[in-house]
Amino acid sequence: MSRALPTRRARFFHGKFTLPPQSEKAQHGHLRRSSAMPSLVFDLDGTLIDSAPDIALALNKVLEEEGFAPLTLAQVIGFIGNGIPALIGKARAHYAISEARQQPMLAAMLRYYDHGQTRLYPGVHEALNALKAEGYRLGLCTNKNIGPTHDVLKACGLAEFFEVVIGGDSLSVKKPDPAPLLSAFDALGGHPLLYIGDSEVDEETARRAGFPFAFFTGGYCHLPEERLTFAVKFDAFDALPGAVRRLARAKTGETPA
Ligand SMILES: O=C(O)COP(=O)(O)O
Ligand SMILES: [Mg+2]
Repeated sequence: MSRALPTRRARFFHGKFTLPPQSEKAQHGHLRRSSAMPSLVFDLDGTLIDSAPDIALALNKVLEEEGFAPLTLAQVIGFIGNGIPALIGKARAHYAISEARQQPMLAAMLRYYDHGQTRLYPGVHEALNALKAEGYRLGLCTNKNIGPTHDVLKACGLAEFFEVVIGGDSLSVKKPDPAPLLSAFDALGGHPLLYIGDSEVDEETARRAGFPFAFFTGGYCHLPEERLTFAVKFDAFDALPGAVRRLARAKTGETPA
């Protein structure tokens, strides 16, 4: 499936950084372009941050209050990907907890969820720095609720990288519906180049939105990689900037400066 690239529109979010002037980019050996720069959108949980320990901590507090035994980290990882309400739904299904408990459990989960044990995957900060310095426009599209998303981005020192942040409750639909990703790229402007994520949810979202997918293998995917379609696969963030540059050149016919 292909989709016409959205034209640059008035941005909904004003970036905190400006792109370097064209001459400066050329001078520093980055992409030489006369048109808008390529844009990249990232997933959050399991892609930029290893957040499962904190998600497990909060969920197990909720379960304890409901009178149920804690789940293992691996079980919780199995429930991550479709957002916090879905995580609660999967935990309820596991213990056959009544649907009537969904809202109280969700409210408690959002109260308990914190980021004390959450860590960036190695090389994330450096990779985002490199891409930003080269003028790529960066956005984020996660199924995590927007409130905790902003909190964790700040706590991990990532907030300033992203011009656009779409959370699981920013729109009326979540990934794998393509709308959140389409809206992230649309708000970013530039030429959509890649959606970078860790799971089958992200892969389906990119496919349905018509954008190439970069698969980070170190996160919380629940399918074997043979079942996924991707333009790029990487297992460590130090490999990402190079892969992005190669794809940008291949797509735009750019030559390195
Ligand atoms: O909240 C989740 O379940 C997953 O969040 P993600 O979209 O950032 O991977
Ligand atoms: Mg993810």
